[in-house]
Amino acid sequence: MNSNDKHQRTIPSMEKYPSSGLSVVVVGGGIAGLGFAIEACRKGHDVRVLERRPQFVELGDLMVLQSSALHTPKLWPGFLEMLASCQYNSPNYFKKFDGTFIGAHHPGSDDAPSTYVNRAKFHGILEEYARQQGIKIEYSANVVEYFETNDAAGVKFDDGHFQIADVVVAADGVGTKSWGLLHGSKAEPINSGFAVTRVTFPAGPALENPIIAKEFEGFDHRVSLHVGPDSHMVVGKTDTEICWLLNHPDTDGAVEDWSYKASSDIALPHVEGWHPFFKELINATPNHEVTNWKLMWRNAPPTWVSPLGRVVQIGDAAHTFLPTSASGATMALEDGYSLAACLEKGGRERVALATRVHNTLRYERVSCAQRMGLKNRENFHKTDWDYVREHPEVLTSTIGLWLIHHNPENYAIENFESCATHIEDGKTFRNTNAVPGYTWKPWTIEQLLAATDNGEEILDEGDWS
Ligand SMILES: Cc1cc2nc3c(=O)[nH]c(=O)nc-3n(C[C@H](O)[C@H](O)[C@H](O)COP(=O)(O)OP(=O)(O)OC[C@H]3O[C@@H](n4cnc5c(N)ncnc54)[C@H](O)[C@@H]3O)c2cc1C
Repeated sequence: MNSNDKHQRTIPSMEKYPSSGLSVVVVGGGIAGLGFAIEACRKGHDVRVLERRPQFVELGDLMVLQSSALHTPKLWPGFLEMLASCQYNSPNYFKKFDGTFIGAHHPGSDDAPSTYVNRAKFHGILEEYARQQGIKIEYSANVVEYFETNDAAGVKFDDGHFQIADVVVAADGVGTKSWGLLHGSKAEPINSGFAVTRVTFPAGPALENPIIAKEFEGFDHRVSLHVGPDSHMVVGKTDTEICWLLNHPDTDGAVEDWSYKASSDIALPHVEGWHPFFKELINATPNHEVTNWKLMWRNAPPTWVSPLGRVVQIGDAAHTFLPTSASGATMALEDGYSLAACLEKGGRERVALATRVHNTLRYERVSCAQRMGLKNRENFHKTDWDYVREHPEVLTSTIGLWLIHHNPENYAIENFESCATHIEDGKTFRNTNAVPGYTWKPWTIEQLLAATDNGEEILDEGDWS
């Protein structure tokens, strides 16, 4: 998508629910904030977005949107056509680091196949779609504090002024300023010990290299995952761009900042002994410049809602993921659809109840997706190749059907009243949107990391496949 396309494109208006009378301020115009804002607008809420950046910028590389995040956008006219412009149209090809082919997998459900997208362009599409629906997005709006009363919530900006609404949605990512109000203080992030080195660049010049050209021979679009000892690399190619993301032990002082740049040379030692393609690909990186993102883990507190129920966290502000969950953007979007639906069901009279219902409906599912990410990382980095030869699905089918076959908007609508009764009257309510047969129990990242450090396999009851 280029800026000319944006000017030429006419986007139909969404058919909206009657006005709910609820004013909603969203802090953060990332994937969670914009996804929620569009759906909240459709659900009849009066929504505006506050974004810290001075203007919209397209940043980021390849990421996956699972099926569960793609049902509600079918109700946004014209959106899926726009989405097509940023998709990598490919199954996921799995290979061993030496180039041996393991298998191919078409992710997702038939009615809404999962898809790989360019994050920068997808973000641009959300922003354009939101603006075209009349949603106000205010830039240079740096929120420093959240507050609430029984009847309203608000935010304070760095220049000292305030903004008030019926509900405030904290979608301000890993550095959210809502922790003070929700939890008193912010939990220290835990170092996962890994980093992701990532970059996207034009395909043309790189394809002049015969080793790179050979690897992509016959493919207009391709997404592939290459598994090696302690590291794995995702490579994406479209007609116009190539993207690589190397997940590796952090030996080079990565920083948890999407604008932190490093030399692509730091990736080379991690692909020593791999097929020659990887070295050529890394060396083809323009200016040898990459993002080196430190992978931090945060225990997600079960409570994403402020004491009086008027401020609610979504997306990375509430929970973060390892990339091997392949669920960060998916869960952020799911949160948005669920919250918009709960606020619509609750209406002006039951705002605090609605945010708590949303939290209750979502927490166990999100927690399972986080846990799955660590299991996958262990699978990728400590691979038993003899076993994989007989059972390639241990690498190719790592995202559970429980995660894929879910419609978070419908789930919220269908379960709102019984969950509300559970919260108000203590009547039994059990979620059915997480791992079948697994009874959720509290766990911490420290416990899981200690277990894996001791060489223990993380074995859970239930069907995680
Ligand atoms: C620049 C960038 C690049 C990324 N690239 C990738 C990628 O390549 N692959 C991938 O898998 N994931 C990437 N991510 C992360 C991914 O988008 C998220 O993990 C996931 O989509 C959840 O989205 P989110 O909206 O919760 O968080 P984010 O996408 O991080 O969005 C949070 C938003 O809140 C804004 N914000 C933060 N603090 C404030 C404040 N105080 N006041 C107002 N606004 C604030 C931020 O500027 C940002 O726009 C990237 C995130 C960012 C910000």
